Amino acid sequence: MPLPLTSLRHRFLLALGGVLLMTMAGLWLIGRLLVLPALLEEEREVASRELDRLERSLTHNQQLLMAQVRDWAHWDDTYAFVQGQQPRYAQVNFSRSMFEDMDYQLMVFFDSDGNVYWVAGIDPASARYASCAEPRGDCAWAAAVITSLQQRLESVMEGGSDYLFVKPWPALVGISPVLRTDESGPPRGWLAKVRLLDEAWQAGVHERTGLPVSVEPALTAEPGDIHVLLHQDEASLMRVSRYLPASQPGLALNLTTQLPRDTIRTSLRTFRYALGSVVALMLLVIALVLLLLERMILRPLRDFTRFTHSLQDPAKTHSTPAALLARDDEIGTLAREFQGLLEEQRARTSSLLELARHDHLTGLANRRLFDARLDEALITAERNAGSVAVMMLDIDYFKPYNDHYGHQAGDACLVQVADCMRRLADRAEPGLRPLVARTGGEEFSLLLEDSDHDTAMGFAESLRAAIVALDIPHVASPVGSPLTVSIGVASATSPPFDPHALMREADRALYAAKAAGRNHVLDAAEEP
Ligand SMILES: Nc1nc2c(ncn2[C@@H]2O[C@H](COP(=O)(O)OP(=O)(O)OP(=O)(O)O)[C@@H](O)[C@H]2O)c(=O)[nH]1
Repeated sequence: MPLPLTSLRHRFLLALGGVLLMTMAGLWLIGRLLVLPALLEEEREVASRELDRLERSLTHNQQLLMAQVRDWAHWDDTYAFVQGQQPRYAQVNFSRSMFEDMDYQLMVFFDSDGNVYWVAGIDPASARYASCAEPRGDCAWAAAVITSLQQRLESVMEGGSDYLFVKPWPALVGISPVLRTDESGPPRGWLAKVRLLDEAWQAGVHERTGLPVSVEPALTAEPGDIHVLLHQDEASLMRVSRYLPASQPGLALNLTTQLPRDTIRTSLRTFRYALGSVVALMLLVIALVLLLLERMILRPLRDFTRFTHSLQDPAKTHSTPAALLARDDEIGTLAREFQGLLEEQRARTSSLLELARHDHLTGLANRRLFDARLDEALITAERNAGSVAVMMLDIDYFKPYNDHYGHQAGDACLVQVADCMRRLADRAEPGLRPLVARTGGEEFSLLLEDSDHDTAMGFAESLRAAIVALDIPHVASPVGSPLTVSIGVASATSPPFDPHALMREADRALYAAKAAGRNHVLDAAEEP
């Protein structure tokens, strides 16, 4: 079911939900675009430093090998050996245990022409030790690497040169010219030593540096590049490698290690925790804002709306809830303004009602009010088996009065007669409650509720006499001055009570009073 968006509460909920979603998306983007790249960059720097350490360890190893190569090459016995003067040299100095202890894979002696003079070592494939005068037979496995060594002999520097081989195996190589112990020459050949970068070497590096390491030949890639091979955020380890230039063209050594990702994982965990806390805090704030909105705005507005809605029922006279009027904020101001307008509106309505029910000249009830009150009185009388009397009063010869004294004086005369009747009505006994109305130009009607016929006749007679007693001069009247009135009286004593019939009766009696010479009160019941 769709949310009714006409409700402020739902609109606020939707708007604040939107704010929450946008904030979460913003934080997520900050994490993706700023925090994570910064952490990865930091991790890359750490990886680079660790690879530097490994590279330094490799270089140190190379220097160590080189020193050992020079030790052997700058030795009188070796000097004599490569010239064929030390027949027991190989037997005395070479043994499997020496190679294993020194961590050598291969030693090759070259004569001054670069030809192999002696070769000894352990075949990496079969692990068999051999010591031969040439790379054949038991030493045939060394032939391939010896060819590579021979290609470099000419470029070997005086103190010796080192090389990084990746073929046929990843290995460190040191080559030195053969000199006397005091390093005097001339050189009589070369000595080359090969140390494999095998598992034993890798274990040694691991022990020294605390970093697991592996090496592999690589064909492509720019030397020096760092490659982060495992890149997932969740991985606890990452493999990083660097390509080191090999001494063999077109080849490189891929130096790889594994690093724990504790720092980035901890940072990401902290960031996610912070993110979660922010979202939880926002949810709390939104809930609080909604609660405050509900209490401070929505609930008072609902009360206000309910109140304005109740005004549609005219039978009820509600007042603006006191709690709203007592508020000292904008809603309170609105409620007070509204209450002021409401009271003004009610006053205007009641004054309009007053105007609609009264005659503007005399202030007496008009025909509308008279008819309504007559209807009510008859209903009450019928219900209570009571009686109602009405009378019609007309000023005698008012046209000649107007013609003689003028219309303005006519108005004043009407007011004087009206006031006189009102005074008498006010003085009547409480049970009589006469209603005096101006129901025509110079015609008045009176209603006497709960009144018997004789009382009504008595009241009519006192009216007639009181008006004569006003002594309003009327020199133009055929019946003579002062001004007089004629009155017709009719009573409803038994059902059915018909207001029109009753008024017709009174009118008939009035007509009869006029006909009888005016200044008369006549009873409709006595008229034929
Ligand atoms: N000054 C004034 N005259 C009014 C008013 N309303 C009605 N009249 C006059 O009242 C007069 C009524 O005259 P008629 O109905 O002819 O009757 P009459 O002259 O009173 O004679 P009878 O009723 O037969 O005694 C008219 O001249 C009306 O103009 C009013 O509000 N002010």
